[in-house]
Amino acid sequence: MPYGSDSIIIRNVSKEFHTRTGKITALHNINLTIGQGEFFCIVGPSGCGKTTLLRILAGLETASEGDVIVKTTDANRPVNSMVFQEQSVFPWMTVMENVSYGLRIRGIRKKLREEIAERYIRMIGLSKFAHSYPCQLSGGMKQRVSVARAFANDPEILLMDEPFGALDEQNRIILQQELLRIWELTRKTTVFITHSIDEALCLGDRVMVMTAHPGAIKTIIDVDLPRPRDIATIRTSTRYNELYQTIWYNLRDEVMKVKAQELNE
Ligand SMILES: Nc1ncnc2c1ncn2[C@@H]1O[C@H](COP(=O)(O)OP(=O)(O)OP(=O)(O)O)[C@@H](O)[C@H]1O
Repeated sequence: MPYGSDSIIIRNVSKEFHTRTGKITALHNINLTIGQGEFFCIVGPSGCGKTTLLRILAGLETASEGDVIVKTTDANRPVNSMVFQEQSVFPWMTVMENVSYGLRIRGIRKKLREEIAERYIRMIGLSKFAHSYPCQLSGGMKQRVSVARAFANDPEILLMDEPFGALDEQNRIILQQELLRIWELTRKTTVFITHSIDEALCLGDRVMVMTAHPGAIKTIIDVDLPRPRDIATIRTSTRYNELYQTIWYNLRDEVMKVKAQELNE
């Protein structure tokens, strides 16, 4: 794999939530190292703790046990940027203002932040809409703005929680290809949650399959498909189909466990 030293180290991480109805173990003893510049995908049945793990990486949630280290290379850069499934753009800001928001917060002067934002707006194909407001954009275009903003922030790591989950198929493919292109240029360490095995294979260097509740690591699969990847052609390769089956067999067992649990409740 082309990535270098470690970027994220997750050691013995467990997470329990205490609710009125009792204790929920969301994560159980996660041990994982993600390399600098790696594109790391996470799949798992619903409720297995994917979002909880991402929120711990983002510092939005604390682990009940264990620790997480995100290595930093520059004290002036934000540690992480997160892209959610729901579009999280500010409706009162233009595309340019949205994309450059993080840079403004960091005190970067206007000319430079507009130059940086312009570059990412061009990469996502929205130059004509740089001065439009989100209400003038489609759902897919708004999600593009979220992706551009995350990259423009130039964080140490990018955290993406099903960013294309709400999009129609055409928009999803276009955005996956755009994400791949930007990521190829920046090689930013990325942790990406998805429900789609196909998406994980098209994008990832490795795919982690999580067990059903409580979430633990079931297996981690190396995606040895060549880069740069073209989403349309990668799916036709024999290796893609082999990897797809391996991931699906691992995932299917876990999904069946969730179904069995639901029937017993
Ligand atoms: N703030 C919270 N308080 C109590 N329980 C929580 C909280 N957040 C998550 N959980 C529980 O922790 C478990 C893991 O939730 P999480 O959202 O991380 O799963 P997920 O794999 O991301 O699910 P999905 O694929 O459906 O988005 C679930 O049982 C969920 O109900």
